[in-house]
This record gives sequence, C-alpha cells and structure tokens, in this order.
Amino acid sequence: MMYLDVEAITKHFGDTCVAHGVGFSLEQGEIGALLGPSGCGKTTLLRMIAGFEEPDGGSIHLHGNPLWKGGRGLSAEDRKIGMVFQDYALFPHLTVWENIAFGMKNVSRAEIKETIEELLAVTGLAGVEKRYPHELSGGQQQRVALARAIAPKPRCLLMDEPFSNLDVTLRESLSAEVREIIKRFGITALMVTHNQHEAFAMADRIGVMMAGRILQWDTPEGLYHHPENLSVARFIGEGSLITGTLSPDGTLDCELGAFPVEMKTVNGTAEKVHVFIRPEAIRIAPSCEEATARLEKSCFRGPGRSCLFQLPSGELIKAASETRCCLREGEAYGLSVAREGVSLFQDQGEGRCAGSCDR
Ligand SMILES: Nc1ncnc2c1ncn2[C@@H]1O[C@H](COP(=O)(O)OP(=O)(O)OP(=O)(O)O)[C@@H](O)[C@H]1O
Repeated sequence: MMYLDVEAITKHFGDTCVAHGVGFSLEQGEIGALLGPSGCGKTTLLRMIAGFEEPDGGSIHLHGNPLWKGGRGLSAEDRKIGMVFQDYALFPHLTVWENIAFGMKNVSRAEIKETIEELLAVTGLAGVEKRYPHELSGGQQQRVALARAIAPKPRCLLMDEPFSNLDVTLRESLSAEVREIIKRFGITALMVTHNQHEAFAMADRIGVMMAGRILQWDTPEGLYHHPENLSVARFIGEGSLITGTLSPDGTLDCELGAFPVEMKTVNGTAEKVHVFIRPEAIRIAPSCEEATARLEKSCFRGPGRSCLFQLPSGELIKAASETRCCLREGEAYGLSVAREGVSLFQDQGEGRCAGSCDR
C-alpha cells in the first residue's frame, strides 16, 4: 500500500456524479496535484480526503490507516491532515505567531517556539511574527497559511488552489518556494489547481481530471511527452493535430513525412490515426524548393516565436522558432519532425494512445 491511497471513490450531488470511481496514490514525501478545468470535481475529491465531505463508495488510506472505508470514516480532526485554503482563512484577530501556533496541541512551549522559529525562517517571515494578517502582503499571508498548516506536523498537507489569489509573477516564484519548504519538511502533499504551470512547478505526480474522472495520473514529463489520450494531450501544453496512416510495421505516414514510431497498440492493417505534435517537435527549414508549408502567423513570445503554418492540405501546424530566426509571414518553409513530441491516437476523445515518436 502506498502512503496516500485513494481507491475507487464515487460521489454524487443529487443526480450529478462528480467522482466516477477515482483512484490514485502518493508515496511518502511526494507532492501530487489534481489538475483540471473548473467543475471537474477536484475540490470535492480534496474535501473527501480532508473529511469535509463523505464519499458514496470507495476507500481512502493514509499511512496505512483507513480514513474512509466501508461507508465509515474518521472525523476531519482525527485525520492528521493540514489544509491550506484558497483564501488562506487566517484568523484576523491573531498575530502571525499566534496563527502558526494555533493548531499545535499537546506540545511543550519550548517545542512550539523552536518549530515556529524554524518555520518563520524557512518561509521568510522572520520579523513579521507580531503583525496581524491585514498588515501582510498576499504572498506573506499565503506563507503564514502554509506555516500554520505545517506546524502541527500533519501526515498529509492538502492545498486548494493555494496561489489563485496572487498575481502571475508571484505565483511562479512562490510555487517553487512552497515546493522547497514542503520537501524540506518531508511532507506528503496534494494540491488542487486548474493552472498547469503551477502543477508542473509544484508536483511530482499530476492527475489530469475531467468530468469526475482522472484521465491520467503521471509525472509532469509523462503527461507532456506521453499523454494517454487526446484530451490529456490537448489540456497539457500546446500542439497541433493532423491525420496520418500507421502501417503494421510501425511507420507513420503523414504530411510531414514518413518515419518510424513506437507502437502501443498493434493492428494487423494500416489504420488512420490522429497525429498530435508539440510545437517544439517541428523543425523549420529555410525557404527552399521543397518548402510547402506557408507561414500564416508569427508571434513574438520573448524567448522564442510562436509560428502557425498551413500545410498544402489546409491543415494548420503550430511550431516554435528562435527569436532571432527571421521567418516571413506568407513565405513557404519546409517542416519536418525533429524529435520527441509526437503522439498518435485512434480517436479524438479519451481513447487510448496508439503510439509515439521519441527520436
Ligand atoms: N455541496 C454541493 N452540492 C451540490 N453540488 C456541488 C456541491 N459541491 C460541488 N458541487 C458541484 O460538483 C461539481 C464539482 O465541483 P468541484 O468544486 O469539486 O469542482 P472543481 O473542479 O474543484 O471546480 P473549481 O476549480 O471551479 O473549484 C460542480 O458541478 C459543483 O457545482
């Protein structure tokens, strides 16, 4: 059994099913993220692990102990779980120090002092411990909420959209910082977010959730390079979709050429497949006689340019080029597949992946 084990959880609100037999697990010290669009059931799943909501079926175990099993469960207080809420939920009438100390029960004064001083130091809050929440910036409040959740040494930390109240720049720096702090304390954590960048910056494992199901539970690299279905491929990062033919010998033939791929499913005859290609997997050759893809649009993105090409068939392909590369809109270029970043699918929904290319 893994450290946090969520198995076959189902949950309905009236006639609406928000969890269809959901399962995933985390090892001790791992950080997980539930990533998905609004309303897919992420928060409800987190609340069922925290003990604020009861599942209809399935089980949840933490550190070998059942939190929920056979229709019964521990109360939220007995689960030894720390929570960081979207709005931080700090106590306005308590100072930073008092907020952090709040959940530390049955602990000596000396230990409380030592733990809080360590937390103030690692969260960069030393010096503001006497202030009240309204005297802090959003980023500082977020760190107090984190310190308060960690102080009682929970078995697991749950975070519901922990960065959603912060501006974009702060989110990025803080998510890396929060990951460091959680790792330093060796805490197993699970966060909920609809932001892919936050999930990538924070988590060791991510579950892509849609309509009450986890479509893929994997590492960030696994999700990006080996999406199990087209819904995941589209949700994680950018890409283009063209059609191709996959031969039984493992050759993919598409408008960008013919090349070998690793097949996941074997079908005795050639089959039509949907070819999903990440922008950075496209190699752009300068204008030449064989050039057939017309550059429709090129957009400056800082470290690179995002380009949109039209193939002779009319299909559109997104590619990434270096900023210094002088590409002219309206001109023709040669496109080929340069490296990993190609996945093949038999259908356009949640059907299984048919193959991939890792050159
Ligand atoms: N207590 C409740 N009673 C009835 N329906 C609920 C309740 N809580 C959530 N829902 C519904 O369940 C579905 C899933 O909600 P949930 O909050 O889990 O989604 P989410 O993925 O976390 O969304 P968001 O990112 O917007 O918070 C939504 O359709 C929501 O309206």
